[in-house]
Amino acid sequence: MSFSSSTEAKSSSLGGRGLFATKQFQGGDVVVALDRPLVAVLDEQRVEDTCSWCFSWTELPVLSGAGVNQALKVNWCTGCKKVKYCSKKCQAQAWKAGHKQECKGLGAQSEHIPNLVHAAMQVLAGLDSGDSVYGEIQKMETHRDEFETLGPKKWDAMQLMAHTAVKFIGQKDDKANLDRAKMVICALMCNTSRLVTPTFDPLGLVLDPRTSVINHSCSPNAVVVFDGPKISVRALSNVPEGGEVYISYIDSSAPYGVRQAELRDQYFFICKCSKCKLGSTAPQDAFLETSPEFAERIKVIDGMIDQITEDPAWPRHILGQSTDMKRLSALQFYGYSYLESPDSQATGQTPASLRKAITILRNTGIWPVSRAPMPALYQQYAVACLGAKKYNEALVALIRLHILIDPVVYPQPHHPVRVVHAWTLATLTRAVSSEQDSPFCKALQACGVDLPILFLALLAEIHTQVPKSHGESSAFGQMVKGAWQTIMGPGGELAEQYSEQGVERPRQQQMLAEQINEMWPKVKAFAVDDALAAQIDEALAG
Ligand SMILES: C[S@@+](CC[C@H](N)C(=O)[O-])C[C@H]1O[C@@H](n2cnc3c(N)ncnc32)[C@H](O)[C@@H]1O
Repeated sequence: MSFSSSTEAKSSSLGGRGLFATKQFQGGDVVVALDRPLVAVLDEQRVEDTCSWCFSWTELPVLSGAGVNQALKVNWCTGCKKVKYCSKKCQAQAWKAGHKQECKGLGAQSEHIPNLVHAAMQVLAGLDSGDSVYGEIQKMETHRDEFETLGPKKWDAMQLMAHTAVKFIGQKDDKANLDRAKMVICALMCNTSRLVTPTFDPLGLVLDPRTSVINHSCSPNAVVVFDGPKISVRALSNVPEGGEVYISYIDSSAPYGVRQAELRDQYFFICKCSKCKLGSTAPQDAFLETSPEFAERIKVIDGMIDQITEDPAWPRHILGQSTDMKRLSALQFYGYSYLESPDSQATGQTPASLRKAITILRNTGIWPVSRAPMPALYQQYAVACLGAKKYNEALVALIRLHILIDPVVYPQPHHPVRVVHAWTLATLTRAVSSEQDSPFCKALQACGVDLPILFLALLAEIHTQVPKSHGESSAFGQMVKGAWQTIMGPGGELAEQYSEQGVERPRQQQMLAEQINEMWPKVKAFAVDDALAAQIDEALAG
């Protein structure tokens, strides 16, 4: 089966089907491009402020932006009052594509319909329409037998969802329809992915056979990027002609045991990718050399170990049976318990609690900043700080993320997540640098971190990478281009600033490059040096 002119879906050595390249792709090339996924539903939190057809989001998340159009108004579908659209055009397209089949059923419900049920309604309506792309969904892995063996509680809940979808879409609840709906629910459970903005803010869930056919690897060679309703799968590294395309279904920076458990529990397979073949000896699972104080430092966890080992998620964290390894396992579990995940016992997402988790792991003296769960803790800490308007703290965390973590977790400089993190850092750097005389800016300056130059360095980096990460014509690409022209373009802010200092245009670019080259080593030193960070912490506390 050919899904595009340069790929084909065929049998994979991993079992089932996979997507294969029929020509060679280089890092940054578009492997698959879709104008819109076949099935897409918004999260309950996004229904009121997002167009259900083009996914234009009208709320501005902190420091994000691409795909957000605050000037836009979204209005309820007058029929069901369950979905909103930003224009008559979007409404008409949605109606034609399938909303006409679901509108009555959605409208009859007083509450928000769970995403999976709503998505199943769209698939069932699509299957009835006879459109051959929907037919492809019936070829997907469903793991129905495995779902049935998960126990009556889980399977009963899935059967109930199937039954509800059949009822809400107005089909007869006979055995044939119910069986088909159960297949659809199973397919959705192990094939949907998150619908996100170009800057990875969550919006809902999607299913499309043309992307769901892609198998998983913990060292993926491709990544999925959204641009409003458009989806592209972009190569991260070289994919040879005939080679299989892999994306990562999970956080592939997680330790071996956590990755294996997630893939087994959610997707029913044992991952045998190149990284998993190394087991827990892979570099990302390693700790730093122990120091003489190490044994004392990791005793902090002792009081909590008994409580932790009662948790069903404990086995995936076990790193070894010696006392020290048991303590490290418990610390890993403890760090994870601070992250948002369905099976974590989230103990809070405030900047203070996340910071505490980071500090405890860091104080072991052997926990690399790029070893899980540190990267996720840093990301969530930065997000929590931004939400709490603690911009200076967020800036320090994002500098560490940019310098120490992202190059390890996302090795390709054009990895879209890495580029988006850089964009967030750049935007924040510019905002914070507007208060040059604040004690925080002065403390950073004393460490050699010149915020206006840092901003320009990041903007230059993002501008170079965006054609490969998101594409120049995408909303994110256009936003970056706009910023670049306003600041770096002829007659832009920078040119004006240099002209005021008497520096002529030919020398301006060279001068900027020199300033950037001089600054980077200082920013790197700042990011690695805990003493400098402590100095900043003091300034922040003051
Ligand atoms: C989104 S689908 C991918 C397409 C699937 N192979 C098919 O034929 O429909 C996810 C399912 O594919 C299989 N799969 C994906 N990646 C795999 C891997 N690395 N090793 C083994 N099975 C994998 C698992 O059965 C998983 O539940």
